[in-house]
Amino acid sequence: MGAPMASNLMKAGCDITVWNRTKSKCDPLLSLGAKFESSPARVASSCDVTFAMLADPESAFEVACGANGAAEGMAAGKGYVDVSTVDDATSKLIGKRITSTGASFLEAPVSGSKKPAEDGLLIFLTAGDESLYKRVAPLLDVMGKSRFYLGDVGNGAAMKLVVNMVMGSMMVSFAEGLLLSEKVGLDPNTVVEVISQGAINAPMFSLKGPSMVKAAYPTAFPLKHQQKDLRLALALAESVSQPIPTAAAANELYKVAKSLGLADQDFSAVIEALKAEMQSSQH
Ligand SMILES: NC(=O)C1=CN([C@@H]2O[C@H](COP(=O)(O)OP(=O)(O)OC[C@H]3O[C@@H](n4cnc5c(N)ncnc54)[C@H](OP(=O)(O)O)[C@@H]3O)[C@@H](O)[C@H]2O)C=CC1
Ligand SMILES: O=CCCC(=O)O
Repeated sequence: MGAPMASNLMKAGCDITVWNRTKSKCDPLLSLGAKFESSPARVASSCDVTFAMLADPESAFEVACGANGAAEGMAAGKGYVDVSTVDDATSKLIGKRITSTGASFLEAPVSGSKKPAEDGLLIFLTAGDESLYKRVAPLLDVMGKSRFYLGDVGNGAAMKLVVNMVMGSMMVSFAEGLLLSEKVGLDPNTVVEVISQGAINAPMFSLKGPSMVKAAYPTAFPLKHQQKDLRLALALAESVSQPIPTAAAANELYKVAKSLGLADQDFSAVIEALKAEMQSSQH
């Protein structure tokens, strides 16, 4: 996600400096003219605004607050925008460390996957420093089609987890429908078409349904990240004593899919976990 977002900023004329743990993944950006720095701290000290796009709470914290992390290069007047999907507690910890340097902090997780990232059509769910939000709004508009400012740090993270909780459960329900249709002798491709014309139409079904029917799962949103988001949504729900039984059941299936070696496939591969459960219930 970080690479296409940075690429769009470059195409819009921004002067970009990048860092990634695996340096070779920066090569396409370097060939477009981006500069490379050897640590998040050095990126932060050489840039006015630093965007971070990391896998999970642990890596987002490490890159912001660990040794040679971005916080070490932060100072008054600079801004740090974390666009990773993390929980509200981690976001608050990162925000506290960044603002202790005098810099400003904005959390801004995104809705929208690989293709919207490439096309500059992401949806930003921001919270934190409002003046930094206004300052980076033109950059968000290069990378996205809309942006929400949701108030205090934690609200952007929570909004993102709610949206992905719904998405993860929807995908499981869709997978169940495809398999059930096949079992009763229907063509699952027709199910995809019927759904696409009715009230439960969602781009996700039309986009992923045809390849799911062929048992192909080209990665847009890695399954391991969908399971991470369900895990974080469950913790969020527990923190306010809110039951989310459907999401809890969906989470179990993503965990099974991970154990089947599907962590890096698209999250639509969760259908394979259902197939595995079907097989084991037949024995
Ligand atoms: N893919 C999607 O459709 C969407 C993803 N998201 C969220 O965006 C974030 C990134 O997703 P995506 O780009 O798909 O994920 P990837 O798994 O492709 O990329 C994860 C990034 O995090 C880095 N990373 C992981 N662990 C560490 C670590 N310990 N220290 C330093 N860097 C680390 C990776 O570095 P390295 O290259 O070295 O492995 C890589 O740059 C996630 O939070 C995800 O939930 C949000 C919306 C859509
Ligand atoms: O976090 C990933 C979201 C994927 C999407 O919104 O399509």
